[in-house]
Amino acid sequence: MAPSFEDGNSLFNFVVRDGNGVKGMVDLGLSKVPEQYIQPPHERIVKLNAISADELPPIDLSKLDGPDHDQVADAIVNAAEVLGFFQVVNHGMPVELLESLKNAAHDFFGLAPEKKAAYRKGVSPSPYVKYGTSFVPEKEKALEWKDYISMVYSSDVDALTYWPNECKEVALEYLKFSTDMVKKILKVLIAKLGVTLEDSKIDTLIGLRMVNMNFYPTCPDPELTVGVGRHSDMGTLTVLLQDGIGGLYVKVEEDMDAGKKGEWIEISPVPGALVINIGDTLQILSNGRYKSAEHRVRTTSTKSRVSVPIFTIPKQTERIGPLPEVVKNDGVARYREVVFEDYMNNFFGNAHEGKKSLEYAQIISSTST
Ligand SMILES: O=C(O)CCC(=O)C(=O)O
Ligand SMILES: [Fe+2]
Repeated sequence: MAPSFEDGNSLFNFVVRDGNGVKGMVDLGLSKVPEQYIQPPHERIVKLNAISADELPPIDLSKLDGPDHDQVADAIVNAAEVLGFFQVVNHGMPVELLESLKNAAHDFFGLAPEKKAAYRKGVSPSPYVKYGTSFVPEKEKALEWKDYISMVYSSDVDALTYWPNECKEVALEYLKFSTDMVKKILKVLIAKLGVTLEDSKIDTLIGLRMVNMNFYPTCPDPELTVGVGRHSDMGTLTVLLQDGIGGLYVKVEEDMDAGKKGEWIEISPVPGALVINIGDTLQILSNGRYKSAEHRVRTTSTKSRVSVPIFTIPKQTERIGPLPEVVKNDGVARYREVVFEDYMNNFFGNAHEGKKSLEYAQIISSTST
């Protein structure tokens, strides 16, 4: 029997605790957005600022291996400094794999609710696989219109044993291709800081890798909700595959001298491209030179959207702080050193709130009051 959702608790239990997700709720035939999902006006994504594609051309990653290496490296660095987001093409990932990933995401979320709920936190057969909804539902004033499955990589055997059958093979292949690409991009970014890091150090910065699949069901009124609220990613680099629906927005920081200061611009889907964004860890390592971009996702009323991010993050035991050479150059450390596990616990312990997560490591200068 379909629950009536007469009180807030019954909806929360149905969607969050019982693991039916937003999709389960939408499948009941919703005509209006439940109160628990209505965002306060300042969080709603009302105005769509379309930015033309030629202002943000995708970067041809294959050219890193040729005579245009320096130009491409500069384009990557510039994007990391200004927006913290860019798209790449000719990244080495077969287009068929990208298509299979999107299909696999639809296959997984198309499963019966009880099959997905088997991966909820606490009942999942593996601590590395977690199905859920919103971000931290217990702490949020308004829930996010999103369900997800998160798969942490520990070994090939674990992945093929515990990750859901609907997506495990393609997700693992995606992770492998991405790891090489991420290392390549990271080396370019680190080199431009005037720092040389051993390969083993680069490896520790992406020591934990996680493939997520996000599912954003259709929403009866996208202007009232968010798919994902304003946030930055906590890790080093994120690789994101989005489908053709669109709705991913990034904020141009207020201190940029670009004309679009403080505005939200869309990272429009480009067929065959992958989106790369800088996470908090890289902002900290670079002492603020590279921008961990604030971003958010709009919902749509026409078709459900999927996206497949890979988060590359440091091992939990790793100590993260601005690289000493960069601090020396800058004459000031803008962040303190943190144990990554502590940073991560703070990140997952709070609802999304823009770039607030970075404050955990920020050194507030006494002269800047
Ligand atoms: O769905 C998207 O395009 C972005 C998702 C996202 O920002 C995240 O999962 O951290
Ligand atoms: Fe994100």
